Amino acid sequence: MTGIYFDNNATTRVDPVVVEAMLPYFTEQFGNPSSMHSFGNKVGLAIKKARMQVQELLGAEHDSEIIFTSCGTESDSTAILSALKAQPERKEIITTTVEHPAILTLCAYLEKEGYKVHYLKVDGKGRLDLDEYRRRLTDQVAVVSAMWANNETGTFFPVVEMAELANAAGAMFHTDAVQAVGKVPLNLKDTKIDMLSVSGHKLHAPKGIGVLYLKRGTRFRPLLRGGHQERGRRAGTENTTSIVGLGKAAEMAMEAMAYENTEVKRLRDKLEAGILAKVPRSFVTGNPDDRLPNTSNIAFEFIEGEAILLLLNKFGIAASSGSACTSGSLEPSHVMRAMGIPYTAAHGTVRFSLSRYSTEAEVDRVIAVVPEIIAQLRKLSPYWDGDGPKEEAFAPTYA
Ligand SMILES: Cc1ncc(COP(=O)(O)O)c(C=O)c1O
Repeated sequence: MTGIYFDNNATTRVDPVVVEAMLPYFTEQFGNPSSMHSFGNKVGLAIKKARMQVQELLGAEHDSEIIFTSCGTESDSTAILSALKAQPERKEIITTTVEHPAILTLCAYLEKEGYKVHYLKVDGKGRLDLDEYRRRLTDQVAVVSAMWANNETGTFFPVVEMAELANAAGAMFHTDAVQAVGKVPLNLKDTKIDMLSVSGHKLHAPKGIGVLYLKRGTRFRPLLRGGHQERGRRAGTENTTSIVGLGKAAEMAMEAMAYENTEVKRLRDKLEAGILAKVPRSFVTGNPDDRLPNTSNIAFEFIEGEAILLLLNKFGIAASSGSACTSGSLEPSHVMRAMGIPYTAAHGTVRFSLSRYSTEAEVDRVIAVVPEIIAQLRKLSPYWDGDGPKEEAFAPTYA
């Protein structure tokens, strides 16, 4: 595929080195790691190595804290359902209004099952109110689940501090770190985080492989029961090739961490500054001072995000829109609504998410193309007149 791929928060390309590491496990190393013979043993050793590579990336204390799953969504579900089953006397959950559907859809289901779910609000920059959190953190709360970094804006939540508060209240703490893992250094052994979700395809490993980190000593109830794989915590024959791939990807992410936080961040900042300087009535959503180094979510007022994406696509540029009608309702994303972004801006948000493959030339090209596209679309916008918005364009913010 040619073109400019700035949609790395949706998924990443599998690194060729990762593919290379995986290949033998499709062919000559095909054994079942549960088998006693050498075919099985060799694969068992490869899984052990991958577990240690992931342990290193997460800064976990022990490799037994790493449970391989099928994806980030499975890790999220396993964590929350396990915490509820392990503490049946506690019937409340705390989460946030801006989580991924992997958490929010599960919580909506759990509400129907009789659990009380507290959804913490965010401010205009996507930040949580920790006082509200403290108020809701009673001895009824079984589990708190808050994402490490938001997938749309990249904004961080103070999960290390939140985990300490949860721990003091006797609640378990889970974080969906699907977007953060591989982009920011983690040191889980020094935190009170009990459970953490990882998704391989966000860090240049294949799709369909994930990890649930489970701190030693955390009470656990498996989602899948059956064989003894993953020490009985996740039954089912291991996805050996993808586990090997994720291990390699974790090792490479460790090596690229500094680059991600300097060079990728520099390119992201250049992209953002270049666009904002050339496009009137555009702004960054989320918290620009505390977010992932690769993510820029820009609102272009008075036009439609989908239209921008279509035109970008014509230029061979892939990005994504915060206004995607995921629920089929044509509503802007729940994250934009939660931040109270005015309707006329929330509809025109575009997320650019870079990776270590992104280049200066790509950034320059996008900076050149975006202002042209926006100007073209604003000519068609009923809310735009010449150089600026019409009076009637100013809609109220969300309640
Ligand atoms: C924050 C977050 N959580 C969970 C997921 C789901 O991960 P997976 O696709 O591996 O199920 C995603 C993927 O977009 C995500 O961005």
